[in-house]
Parts: sequence; structure tokens; C-alpha cells
Amino acid sequence: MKIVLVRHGESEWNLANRFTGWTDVDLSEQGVKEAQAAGELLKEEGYDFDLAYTSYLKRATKTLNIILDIMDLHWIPVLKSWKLNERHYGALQGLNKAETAEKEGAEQVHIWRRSFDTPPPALDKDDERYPGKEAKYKSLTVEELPTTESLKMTIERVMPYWQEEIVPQIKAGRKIIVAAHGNSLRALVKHLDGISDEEISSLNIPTGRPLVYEFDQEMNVLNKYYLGDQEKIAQEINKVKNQAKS
Ligand SMILES: O=C(O)[C@@H](CO)OP(=O)(O)O
Repeated sequence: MKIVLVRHGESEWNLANRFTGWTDVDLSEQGVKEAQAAGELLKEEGYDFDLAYTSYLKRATKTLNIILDIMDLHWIPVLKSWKLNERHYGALQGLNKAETAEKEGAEQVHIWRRSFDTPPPALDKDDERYPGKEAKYKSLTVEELPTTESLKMTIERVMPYWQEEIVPQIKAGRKIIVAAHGNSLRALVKHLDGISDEEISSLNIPTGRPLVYEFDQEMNVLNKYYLGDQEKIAQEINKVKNQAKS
């Protein structure tokens, strides 16, 4: 049993180095190319899917659509959930990461970006960025609508979705791809790899690179690997890590 996880291709705000979270920004030109390259690679390597999952955010849905287009898999069901959305970045959404580090200190920004349980400053509910103002979140309860999220809080919505929706489909033999986000995937990888709350701060996920997990019948991880040029992937991981450096 196998699954392919992919973080969306580079977004306009990855390019501008801004905290993004639930802001629904588009892919950059480079991001479109990354998604195309991911689709080509998956096709070349003989991957096939019969079910896909993604978030409510267009940088992930478009990445998935591009991949499925290249693989000629338009027919497969695509299930979308806000539970796979990026971690909500609270009042940091829209701010430049390097400028914020200059202002608030690199250590503080590292804590907001990568600590396990310290959320960024919260939004007010009357802030125009509050997700309760968006039609796509109208089915969420007030308790479900975030004003900020730590990784821990992200895990609390991603993992039930994984356990209840995705795992039964993997066990039923479906061939699945999940297109999601840096931190919603960090939440999942933390669980799959058994990474501690401390160690998770050093895990970074590059854009547009297919990440394969192989499981035994009990969902124990047998193997994991990124598809593609391993040296380039290592450089891209490092680039994500260093985004708050000017
Ligand atoms: O801005 C964000 O929403 C995320 C992903 O792009 O950033 P970071 O890697 O800093 O958590």
C-alpha cells in the first residue's frame, strides 16, 4: 500500500516571501512549472491514481489539477476538505517573513514558524482576513474557524481527517494522491515518521515534489522517499528553512 503526498507548487506569496496560511493565493509561473514537472515525473515513473484529496485553497487544487491533467486522470474523484488547508497563520498572514524577523527577531519568527505549540498572534474576528467572512467556510462552526493555529492545532484537524477519511481508502486498496500544504503535510509526516514535538521544528517540505509513503497492512511505514533529483530537493528544503533570513 502506497500514498503520494505533494505540497503545492510555488505560490505568489512563496515568491514574495509572505506568510500565507489560509490566504487563497494563486500559483506563481514557477509553481505551475513545478506542478507540471511533478505530473510528468509521476507519469514517467508509472504512478496511477484512482482517488485524490486536496484542500479548499487554489494553490493546492490547481497543483492537483495540473498533475491529473498531465496524467490524463480527469475522471478520478477529488475530495476537498478545509481540514487539509495550510496552518492558519493568524495576524502574520500577508507579512514578509524576512522583514518580520528583522522587526521581531529571528528567534521569535522561528518559534512562530516551527515551534510545535506556540501559535502566531491571533486575528480579531472582525479582521477582513477572518475565514468566517468567506463563503467557502460557511459550513464551519465558530469553534472550527481558526483565528490562528500552531502546528499542534493543525494536527488536531488534519489527523482525524487522515484516520477517518483517507486511511480506510488506502486499506481498501485505492491509489491515492494528496495535494496539500507545507504545514498540513508536516502535521501528517510528524505522525507517519513518529517525529517528536521538538524534532519536528527542523522538518521542512519543498514545493511541488512528490513524497511517497509505502505501508504494510497495519499502516506501518515501510519506506518513504521523494521522487526527483535528490540534490536539488535537499537545496529546496534548505531554502524553505531559510525563508526568514534576509
Ligand atoms: O506561509 C505559509 O503559510 C507557510 C507555507 O508557505 O510558511 P512557513 O513555511 O513559513 O510555515
